[in-house]
Amino acid sequence: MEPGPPGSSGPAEPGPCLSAQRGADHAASASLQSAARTEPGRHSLAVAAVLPAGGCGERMGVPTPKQFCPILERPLISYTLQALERVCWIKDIVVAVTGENMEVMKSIIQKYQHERISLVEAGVTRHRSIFSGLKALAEDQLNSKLSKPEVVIIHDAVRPFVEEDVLLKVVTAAKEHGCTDYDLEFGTECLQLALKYCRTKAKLVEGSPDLWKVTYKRDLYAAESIIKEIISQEICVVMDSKEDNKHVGHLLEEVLKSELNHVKVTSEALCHAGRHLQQIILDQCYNFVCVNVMTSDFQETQKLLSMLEESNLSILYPVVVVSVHFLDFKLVPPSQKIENLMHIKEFSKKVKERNILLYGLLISYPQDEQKLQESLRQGAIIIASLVKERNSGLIGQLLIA
Ligand SMILES: Nc1ccn([C@@H]2O[C@H](COP(=O)(O)OP(=O)(O)OP(=O)(O)O)[C@@H](O)[C@H]2O)c(=O)n1
Ligand SMILES: O=P(O)(O)OC[C@@H](O)[C@@H](O)[C@@H](O)CO
Repeated sequence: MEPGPPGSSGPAEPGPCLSAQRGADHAASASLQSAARTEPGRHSLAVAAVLPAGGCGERMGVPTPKQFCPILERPLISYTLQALERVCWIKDIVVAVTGENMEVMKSIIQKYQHERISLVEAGVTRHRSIFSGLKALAEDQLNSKLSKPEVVIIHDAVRPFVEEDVLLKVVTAAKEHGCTDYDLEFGTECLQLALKYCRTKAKLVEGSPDLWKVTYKRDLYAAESIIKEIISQEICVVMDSKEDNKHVGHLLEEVLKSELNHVKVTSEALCHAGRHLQQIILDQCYNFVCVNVMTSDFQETQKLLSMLEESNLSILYPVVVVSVHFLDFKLVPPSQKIENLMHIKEFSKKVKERNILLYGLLISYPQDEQKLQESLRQGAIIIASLVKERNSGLIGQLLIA
């Protein structure tokens, strides 16, 4: 946390906001927003953030600077930007990147539709990069779109899991508190510099375990696992309104519920212009199972894919769609249907371009109730692993339960 430049003006409130949110974090963020709403004695405050992102990530040991390393095919820095962007009371986000990475950064901002971002040239050390960001916020340029803040949050571009509550605590403390000897004794080098050169007092605020920094290669794997877990919390079973489909769809829903204890499993019909389904997509469910009974065509799955493509849900995270086909292998030998099902390869290639991972799953649909339960269980296990792993190498494959 650093002091903002003098002469700040213009209201920006840490607190309630109604802007649309993207990402899997909307529920947590909504509760934080309501906490902020009820917080007593809150002041209007102009807040900006500076993200130092000019390092080369030597300890990571790969040629790409770690802030640009992909996690689920999206650069790490985009997750950090998303985390700050969803905090609507942060008015401007200034990112310091090296000249050679300026174009890469611009294309990331464009591709992932980041907003309120300004770029400045990084310096040779982290502190110089931060200084460069602060200067941009302090400058009085006629055509500058940046407004002068009272408080500036300094946040490493390689700490992707920062939450709104800790930012609110830090900003509030920066506004309200001075510094104690204790804070300085146990503070970081940033605090000491702030006191030494700006005579600005600092206050330490307890962070959360999520604030860790991606430093080594193993941290990238950890970050990927955390992100996968966040987006695998809900699966929606989609079926059409035919009685047989609904019956089998609900059976699958029940088995998924019992196999996946911590996952919310919902079901929705694909008919009636799919109003409820639209809502589920808007609420950022990233996993769908499309139920087809005794058919090997993809009409229903294609309807679902079109809805997903129109929604832009997959801009930030890969969306998993499993096209499930229940076939009675005794009545209909799989070979008869397989030719049609092979089209899944083409569909999956096409939708992969939109970050949708499409898989096929054949579930045996025997007359015997007990055998059906067993194949449903097998199917649920496969679905669970597809959702959990999000393996793009397996798209377009027909798996058999
Ligand atoms: N000249 C620099 C050096 C670092 N940073 C940024 O400061 C943050 C924290 O620094 P650190 O983890 O040390 O990053 P690197 O310097 O890239 O890593 P390493 O020390 O392993 O080279 C990172 O977001 C990094 O991009 C920066 O903006 N400008
Ligand atoms: O180089 P290290 O990984 O030890 O730590 C870097 C941190 O000190 C730095 O990123 C700031 O957060 C601290 O003010």
